[in-house]
Amino acid sequence: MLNASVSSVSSPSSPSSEVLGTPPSAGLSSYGWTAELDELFAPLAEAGLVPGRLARVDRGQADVVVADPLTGRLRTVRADTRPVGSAETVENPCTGDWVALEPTGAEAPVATVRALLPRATAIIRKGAGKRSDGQVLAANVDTVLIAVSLAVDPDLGRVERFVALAWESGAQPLVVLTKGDLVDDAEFVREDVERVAPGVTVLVVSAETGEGLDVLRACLGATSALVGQSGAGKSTLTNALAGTDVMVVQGTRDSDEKGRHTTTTREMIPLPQGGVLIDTPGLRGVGLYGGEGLDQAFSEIAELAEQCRFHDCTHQAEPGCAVLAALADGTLPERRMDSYRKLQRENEWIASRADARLAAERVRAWKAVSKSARGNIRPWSGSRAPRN
Ligand SMILES: Nc1nc2c(ncn2[C@@H]2O[C@H](COP(=O)(O)OP(=O)(O)OP(=O)(O)O)[C@@H](O)[C@H]2O)c(=O)[nH]1
Ligand SMILES: [Zn+2]
Repeated sequence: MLNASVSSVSSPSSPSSEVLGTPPSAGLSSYGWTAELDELFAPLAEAGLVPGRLARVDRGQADVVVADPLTGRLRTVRADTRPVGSAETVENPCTGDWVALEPTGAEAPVATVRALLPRATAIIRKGAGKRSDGQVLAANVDTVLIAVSLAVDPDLGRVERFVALAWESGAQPLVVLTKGDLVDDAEFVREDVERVAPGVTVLVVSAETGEGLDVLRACLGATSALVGQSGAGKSTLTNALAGTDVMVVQGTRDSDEKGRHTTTTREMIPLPQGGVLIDTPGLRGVGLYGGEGLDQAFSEIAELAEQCRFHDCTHQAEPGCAVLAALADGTLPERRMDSYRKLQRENEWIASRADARLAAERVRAWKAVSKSARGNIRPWSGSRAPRN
């Protein structure tokens, strides 16, 4: 549950962006808007559409952060997302998506999302049940923060799963061990976790004492997303990073780590140092939705496999298998290999799903909208600042 007021997002950007005549998108740079996006958006801007970022989506409606055309100051508007809805669940609008918005005017009192920009990254997990649909947790994320509570012994298999999910998104994973104030041996646990997350920074923090928060802040990309189990301390950490109580935190029974589902919708929170943080609801489990992230999450196994005698070695019983040799001499722990195989098996049945196909579809749809924007969408006649 959130208590953040979505109707007033204060801009963390510098006052210089509030000069008259600033391009309408300029104020969005603190939300991660880039020169590349500006270029991509140009034809739509010409057609009178304005760029915005989805802060929250629910049932056909979204809160969209837009920059005021005159001052560049950010504000949140409510918009209809139905025109960009899709039969493919992963293609549906989601928190973090950049959109082209038809602003409200005399004829249309509610803003309308006309197009979704192609995503740079997306955190996708396998949907619930037997269906192979994916569920998008957040889009255009640079850093995936995996919150793991130190209140109980970390489940390394679960950490590996989240790390694979994060790599798969295209963003940089970072493991955040929360509630550091509750344990004395945080450093030992940190080293254990580090061993199962090659190439990933593992930090110990405490929202209670403030430990580790400065280091964490320094590691954040323009857009960060927090994922993790319910009760891992995501909302508390969000509040600590935001420097204000933007999320409601409810008491949890730490003994069994079940917590309660306190976060029911995702929300994008602007951070004081610039950039945004997306809090996602607590996940009981995450099914992977793709394969490439796995080899990054288990990079040492992928490296060993390159030294196997046969290129197509399955690491079962082949002679000259470097993976089996590492298992035999103990340099590769059995637990780690079992974990890798388990996740690999899980991924296999979704193998035919093509990320590339979906991404290409989105780019195609985007081009179609851009094209029609050039011809059909009449410029918005509202009080738009002249573009320079
Ligand atoms: N001692 C201590 N407790 C913490 C810390 N961070 C969070 N907690 C407690 O852990 C419990 C769960 O925290 P939340 O922030 O609600 O966890 P969450 O991950 O957002 O949970 P969901 O919203 O269900 O996903 C609360 O009772 C917090 O007070 C910390 O740094 N130290
Ligand atoms: Zn092998």
